Amino acid sequence: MGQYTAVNLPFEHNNTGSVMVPPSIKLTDVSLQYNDFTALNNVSFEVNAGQTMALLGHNGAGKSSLIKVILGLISPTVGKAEVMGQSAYTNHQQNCVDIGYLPEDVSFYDKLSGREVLSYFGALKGVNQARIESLIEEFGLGYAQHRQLKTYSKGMKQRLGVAQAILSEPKILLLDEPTVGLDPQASQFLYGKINQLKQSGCAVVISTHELSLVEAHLDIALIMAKGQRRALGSCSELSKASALKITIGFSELSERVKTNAYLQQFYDQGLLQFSAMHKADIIKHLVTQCQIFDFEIKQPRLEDIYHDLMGQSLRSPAEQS
Ligand SMILES: Nc1ncnc2c1ncn2[C@@H]1O[C@H](COP(=O)(O)OP(=O)(O)OP(=O)(O)O)[C@@H](O)[C@H]1O
Repeated sequence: MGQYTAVNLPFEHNNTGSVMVPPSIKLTDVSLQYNDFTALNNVSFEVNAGQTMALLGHNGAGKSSLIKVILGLISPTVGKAEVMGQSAYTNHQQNCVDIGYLPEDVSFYDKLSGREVLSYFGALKGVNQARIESLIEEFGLGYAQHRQLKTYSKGMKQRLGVAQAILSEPKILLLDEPTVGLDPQASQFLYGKINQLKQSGCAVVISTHELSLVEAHLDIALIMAKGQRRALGSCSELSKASALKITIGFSELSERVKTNAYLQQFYDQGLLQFSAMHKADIIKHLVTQCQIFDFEIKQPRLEDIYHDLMGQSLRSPAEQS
């Protein structure tokens, strides 16, 4: 990887004269063959600046392959992969757009110290020493910075890998299973860092199986199954697409709920249960007609939505084919 070069990226002007910024990541009808095996089948999506997309799917669904296509490490067999409006493959060759990347199973040369690893990547990306030092401290690696990596625990190596990925404050950040091996505090810290990068316009893709961790931080989720796009959207859009119900519970159930002509149809065992399309009307009835203000709304969790949209709970990839 060489130093990143300044180039004119293909930003267009619309007819009002304002600049149209292309999506940070855009895949159009991408298919990928490994010999005769189809790893990706007609996948399209966009991630804009300042957005986080969670990449979800079963083992072997094609998530890591998708990340490699965005990085330009592999060219799609069919379709187009673009970063900031230009071919991902060309970007990989010319290093025009700085992309931070944490691979699955990150590993570095284990005779180097943590500090040497960050200094090496820092030199490639033109990052100053102060940034390296502050990341070493923030990621809790100060005490071990001069030790060889062979003495690091799995979680310490993972922290170093994440620090390496965000070192240059990239405009695109691709994280493959970033929270594997991280303790809960380190995971929260990582998501805090990702949110800071988002504020500065970074587009983030996180491939993960830890749905409860990513749920609060994603803007959109792409659910993959057997190399295909199964669903794409925000949590509330995915919830609407699923058959799952929203529920409303009460600290003290009032007769006014049970006897309300409209609410009765949704009432079951002390709860109101309904699909997303009824939510606004139900809340309106509770507040304006029943004068009830003390209730708790429970949206389906991402994990439940995922299982519902996948149409099964836990089956192995072999069983799914
Ligand atoms: N270089 C390769 N040659 C042949 N097949 C490959 C290659 N890389 C990946 N595959 C296959 O492509 C499919 C998708 O693999 P990929 O690593 O993208 O899945 P994934 O969704 O990241 O899985 P996991 O959650 O287990 O990491 C798998 O069936 C895998 O065996």
